[in-house]
Amino acid sequence: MGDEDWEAEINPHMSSYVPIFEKDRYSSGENGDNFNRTPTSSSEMDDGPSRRDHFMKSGFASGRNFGNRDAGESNKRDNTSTMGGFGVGKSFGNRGFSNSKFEDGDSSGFWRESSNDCEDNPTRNRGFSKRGGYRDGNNSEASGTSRRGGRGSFRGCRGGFGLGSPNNDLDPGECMQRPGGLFGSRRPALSGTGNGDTSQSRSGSGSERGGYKGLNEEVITGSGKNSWKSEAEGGESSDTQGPKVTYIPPPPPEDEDSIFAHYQTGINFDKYDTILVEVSGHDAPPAILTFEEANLCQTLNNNIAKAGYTKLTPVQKYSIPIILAGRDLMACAQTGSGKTAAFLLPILAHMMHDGITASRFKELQEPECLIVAPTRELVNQIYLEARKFSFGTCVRAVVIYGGTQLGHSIRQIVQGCNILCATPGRLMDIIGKEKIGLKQIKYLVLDEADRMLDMGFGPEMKKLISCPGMPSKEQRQTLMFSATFPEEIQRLAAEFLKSNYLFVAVGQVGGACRDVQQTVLQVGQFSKREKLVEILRNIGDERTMVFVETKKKADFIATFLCQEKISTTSIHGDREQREREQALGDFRCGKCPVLVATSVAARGLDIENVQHVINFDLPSTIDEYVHRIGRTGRCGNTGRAISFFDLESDNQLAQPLVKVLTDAQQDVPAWLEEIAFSTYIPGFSGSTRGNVFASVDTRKGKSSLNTAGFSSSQVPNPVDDESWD
Ligand SMILES: Nc1ncnc2c1ncn2[C@@H]1O[C@H](COP(=O)(O)OP(=O)(O)OP(=O)(O)O)[C@@H](O)[C@H]1O
Repeated sequence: MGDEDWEAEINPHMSSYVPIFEKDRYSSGENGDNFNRTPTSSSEMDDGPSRRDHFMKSGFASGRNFGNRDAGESNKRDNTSTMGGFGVGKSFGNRGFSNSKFEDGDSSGFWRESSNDCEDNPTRNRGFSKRGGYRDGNNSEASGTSRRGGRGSFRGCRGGFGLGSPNNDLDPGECMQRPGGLFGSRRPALSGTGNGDTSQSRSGSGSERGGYKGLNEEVITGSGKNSWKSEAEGGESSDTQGPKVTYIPPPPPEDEDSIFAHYQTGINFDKYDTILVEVSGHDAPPAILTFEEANLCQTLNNNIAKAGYTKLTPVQKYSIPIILAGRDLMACAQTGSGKTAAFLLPILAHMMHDGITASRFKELQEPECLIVAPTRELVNQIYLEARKFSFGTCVRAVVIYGGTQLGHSIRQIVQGCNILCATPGRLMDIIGKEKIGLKQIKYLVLDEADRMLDMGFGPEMKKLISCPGMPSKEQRQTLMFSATFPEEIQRLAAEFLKSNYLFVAVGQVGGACRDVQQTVLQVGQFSKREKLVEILRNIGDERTMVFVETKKKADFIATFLCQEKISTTSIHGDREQREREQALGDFRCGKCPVLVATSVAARGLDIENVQHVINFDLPSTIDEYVHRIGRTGRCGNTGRAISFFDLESDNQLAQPLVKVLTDAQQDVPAWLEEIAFSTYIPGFSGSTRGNVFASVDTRKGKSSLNTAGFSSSQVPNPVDDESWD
């Protein structure tokens, strides 16, 4: 099938039946691509309506000509559409301006571009846009010129952090101001549009789009996928290069109910108690069994209660006393098992105990605690947790991240800052601007620590710890948390930690959460979309994250799903920060139950009720797989993960995948096992069944049983970069 055929296939010929999607209808048969295709009754077909209704309500119904909305209509910006993940009032297609440019385009551009196409490549600004737009979501309209509607627009429901904030209400006429941007991200730079945010677009510049750059959260320049460049060095929001990023994220809600909003622990929460925990290193303090034993101050206890926490998770039982004892820590625990509170609570307890000085306005702030994480959405989430647990205290948490106005970050900081949650790029920028001094840092936390220390962020983290003023490792407490901890990274981490650090392994390092039911289906590249639609139709309105390999594919698949009338939004590094936050908000609030994402959303995000994760494309490393599927099955809730295994491209993942499935007591398809046995991967030992701690503290000597170690030895490749970018 040629590239063009992909394009033609954007309207797959969906079968007239809806297959039943049930666990027991999978099998691990030869081909693995074995969804039961039993034709359903018409009532089963009507099952889709929840989605369809949703769709209709959202103003996406046929009859509403999205492709040809006039500017006036766009300007009304009604909030009815749930397609808003693709930009508030933005079009999907050629958006009315520069029509000829788009219409003349070759619509197969998307597939022709290489997946590791660098951001600066101007052709990328065109590829997707050239496809033309949707007219009304009617399949028959979606090919050839008929798809080239005018100002087609999937209109966005509001969302993001701080729903309802004035900042969420975009200027009237935003649609007008964003005519060029498919998903709002790749529009040509417009001048004088009046909306400051528009200037975020920097056509042809490596710093455009306010998105993730390369592997990391911030700016990658030139050819080096790991050549991170801080904003201070002329990156994203440098004052010296290009138009400024002007997006100011809406403030999160201030009311107590919102601050303490939480979801319920699941039926398997108590099963956490049965997970084996190993602590290595000398003189580890004993674990605590209850929050009371932590002897926290009353305010903290109140906040813990208001957050709905009644019982400690294993990582909290072990980590809290270790941190309270002042020890450095590397902790590895399964996704969704409460690592954030495991470091925040004891740090706050220390701060309260030491008598923190109330924040006050100062040009140079010197926080006591610095928390660094790889993605903007994740640092924001950590910040919200810090704000929750410090509620009613004089501890002030601040969050700063790229893709937002630098001045806004500075304003947040100068008002006072005890706990700073930051992405590396923005952090280095602010340090460079002398708004943050590091002298008072007592706690340095690397969340998703393996990511923070790998080739992408490692150099920056090294820079950070050698910044003037940063206390030496002997003088500060350094804490590292992740669900995966490859051995190589553990060794690198030693440079950041005191030699007597403690290592906590809850269950298997790098193991998948057992509350996630994992299914691997053999699906070839050209059948994936059909299979995806089939699955999503059966899932109905349950929240689902679909992971794909590249940013462009995220756009493509999201567009395709919208066209299939499946309410979808997307998040990836080419989207502007405003759009990313809106997409996440739309997904969180259920307005768009499907979120198509690159690996940028694989780690840390804690979204209520994500019931399914679909790996449309498998990642290149098993650690990445573990993080991705960990977006579901959190905090004792159950979830399901379905992965499309393509024999053409995924064989190298077969061995570690079999191990992860086996360790998590999942069914392993026979065909997958066969591939695993027939695929030789140097350095990988698959004979790990039954081993409880597949990876251990590297100070104990090299373990050959390390799934995480397997993956980590593979340096991220350019395709990974694309995903993170
Ligand atoms: N002791 C607890 N009781 C109830 N809920 C908890 C407890 N600890 C954490 N949670 C909740 O569990 C969810 C997952 O926590 P968190 O995001 O910290 O997981 P994590 O281990 O960091 O996951 P990941 O590896 O994906 O980053 C959050 O909603 C959090 O509020």
